[in-house]
Amino acid sequence: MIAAAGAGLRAGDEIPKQYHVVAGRSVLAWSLDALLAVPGMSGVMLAVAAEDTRATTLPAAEDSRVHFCSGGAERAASVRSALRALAAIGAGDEDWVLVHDAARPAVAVSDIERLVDAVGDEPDGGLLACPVRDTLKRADANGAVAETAAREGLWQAMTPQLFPLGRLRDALDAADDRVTDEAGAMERMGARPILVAASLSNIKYTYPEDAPLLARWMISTGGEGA
Ligand SMILES: Nc1ccn([C@@H]2O[C@H](COP(=O)(O)OP(=O)(O)OP(=O)(O)O)[C@@H](O)[C@H]2O)c(=O)n1
Ligand SMILES: C[C@](O)(CO)[C@H](O)COP(=O)(O)O
Repeated sequence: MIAAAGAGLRAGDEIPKQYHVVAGRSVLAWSLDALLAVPGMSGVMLAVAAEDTRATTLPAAEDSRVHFCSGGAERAASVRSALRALAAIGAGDEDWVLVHDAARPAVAVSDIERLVDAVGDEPDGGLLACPVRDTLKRADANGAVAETAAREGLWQAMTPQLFPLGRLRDALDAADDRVTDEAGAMERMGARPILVAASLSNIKYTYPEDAPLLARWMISTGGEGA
């Protein structure tokens, strides 16, 4: 499923960032095509805002594997809504669900395939992520360095994140809407999702300055990430 119901406030513009055009196509079109290109992908549920009139005009919306549902006020609520919509069209608790941000259009299909291979049948699931590579500083209230934080073992969580549908639904139902990713909800249930290293190109479009970076990735790789 793809979480595409956000307002994109930090990226600016009155059009939500998933519809900003990067390297000739909308951010959501790139993300959707990446998921549809994963071998064995049986369907993609797009969680979009109730007032969204653009999603159904995407070229890939013609693909019979693409479905739509209404998202919620927070990302977690949008994912929960998509899981219920998947169940309503026949997905079972044992089926595996990849949860992806619309805002990560440069994900490499090969990274998603490595995630699927690494998780295998492990019910705790896994996620794409990137090891922290810079020295970390904790700031004090004045914006000065309070301390250098240990970075050993720290990773930046990305998407897709892969879990069995039933376990993920139960974990999200037990978590509140402030949980920022699926792995976080699973961790609260005692799961230990596998971290699978992904290309840095899988950045999230969050701020305006991310758009030209993403455009370079898309142009240099033809939308295939790194
Ligand atoms: N209620 C929400 C909020 C976010 N998302 C999706 O979750 C992904 C990651 O969230 P984020 O980058 O925080 O997106 P926005 O909430 O749109 O951004 P902002 O916080 O700047 O408004 C995006 O693809 C976004 O569309 C969603 O489906 N439903
Ligand atoms: C899920 C996520 O992409 C992992 O990095 C991210 O947490 C979503 O964005 P948010 O700004 O934290 O809601």
